[in-house]
Amino acid sequence: MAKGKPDYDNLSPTGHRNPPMPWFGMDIGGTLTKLVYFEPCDLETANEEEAEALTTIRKYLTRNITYGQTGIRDAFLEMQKQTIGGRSGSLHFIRFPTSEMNSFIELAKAKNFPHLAKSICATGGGAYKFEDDFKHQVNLELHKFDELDCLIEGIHFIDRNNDKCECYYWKNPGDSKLATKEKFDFRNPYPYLVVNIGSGVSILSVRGPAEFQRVSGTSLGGGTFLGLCCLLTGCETFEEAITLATDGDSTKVDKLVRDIYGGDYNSSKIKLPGDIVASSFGQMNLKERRENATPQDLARATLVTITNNIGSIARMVAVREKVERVVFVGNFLRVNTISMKLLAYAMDFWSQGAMKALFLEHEGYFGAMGCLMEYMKLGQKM
Ligand SMILES: Nc1ncnc2c1ncn2[C@@H]1O[C@H](COP(=O)(O)OP(=O)(O)O)[C@@H](O)[C@H]1O
Ligand SMILES: CC(C)(COP(=O)(O)O)[C@@H](O)C(=O)NCCC(=O)O
Repeated sequence: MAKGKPDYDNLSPTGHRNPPMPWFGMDIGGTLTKLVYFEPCDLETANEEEAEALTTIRKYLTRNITYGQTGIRDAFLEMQKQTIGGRSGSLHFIRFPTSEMNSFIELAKAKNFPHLAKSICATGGGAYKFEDDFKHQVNLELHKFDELDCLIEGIHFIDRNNDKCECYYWKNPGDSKLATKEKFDFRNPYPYLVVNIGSGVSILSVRGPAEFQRVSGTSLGGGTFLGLCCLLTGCETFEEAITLATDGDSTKVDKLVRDIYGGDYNSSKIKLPGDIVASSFGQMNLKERRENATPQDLARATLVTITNNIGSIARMVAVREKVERVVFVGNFLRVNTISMKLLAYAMDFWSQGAMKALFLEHEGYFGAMGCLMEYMKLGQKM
């Protein structure tokens, strides 16, 4: 710190002790690494060393991340005018594939990152997997936090602080012409279920601000969709897989109730509409049907299969936990309105309107946000 200058890093205007800048939270997931960075706007009040470090980070974010050397800054998700640790600034949301973690570590080394920060906070499986690499290659200490604690803390923070309304639901999700995204007031959320659809799926029952349990999960998640889609269609990216699915027709691949019954299954006891999937991929046993199925149809059927399975597990868990609101998060829902509408429709249909599927704008960033919040708390202990 420059001589004679006050230590703005460590004392917030509210008298709390803050941890050293830069303020990052990083969630190193099975597929994507998510980074939330708080950029203070009161640089003029910072001491020289801090101001220089923050300017370097600003350049790093705009040059290396926005232009895609390591990843992508989701600029449209940026949250401006935030106050964290008594300082005002903006939150930036950045992601890159976890498979590129070694390039990220190389870049951090090349940019002399340890000169800016001695330690960073990380959550997700990669916080454990890459801990030694950070320590030995970049001389950075990782403070590790549990990914589910961070997820819940991040959801609550962003929901309370996003003035553009974080939480929404789909009205008329079963009708492509009438379906609309509507705001949902999530100020009194408890109890609710969180279904985090990342590489795999974790389901949490949340009863209070820090009171939750992981009550279920499934390995058939976003990673399964992407993996199967790459195998079946030859696509290479999630975006490509979603584009294919958008143009596809899953009924050419799945066997519906009407393919088996010739119409609805309507007996004295059972009522199943004919357009419900009876058997996912059930038509693919026939050579002729396989030959007629396009990559688009296969991508759509994969998306529908994975989504319906998650929806069905979520609904059973919600019944068992006696909750009516189910919040779906995770990057599987990125640019994926097909799955959101399917989940919304299925939750409503199978619960006879008793359950509501909810969604959050910052879908995959809550773990990283919660991790940043945990980092702020570290300041009290330093
Ligand atoms: N650009 C992308 N690259 C890879 N997967 C993506 C991308 N965007 C969305 N996804 C989907 O998001 C999933 C990962 O979600 P995420 O919540 O980040 O989980 P994790 O923490 O396991 O990485 C992938 O399995 C894939 O289905
Ligand atoms: C192991 C995980 C918590 C890792 O989280 P992720 O990186 O997938 O977000 C998650 O993949 C998971 O809960 N998988 C499902 C395991 C199961 O209950 O079958």
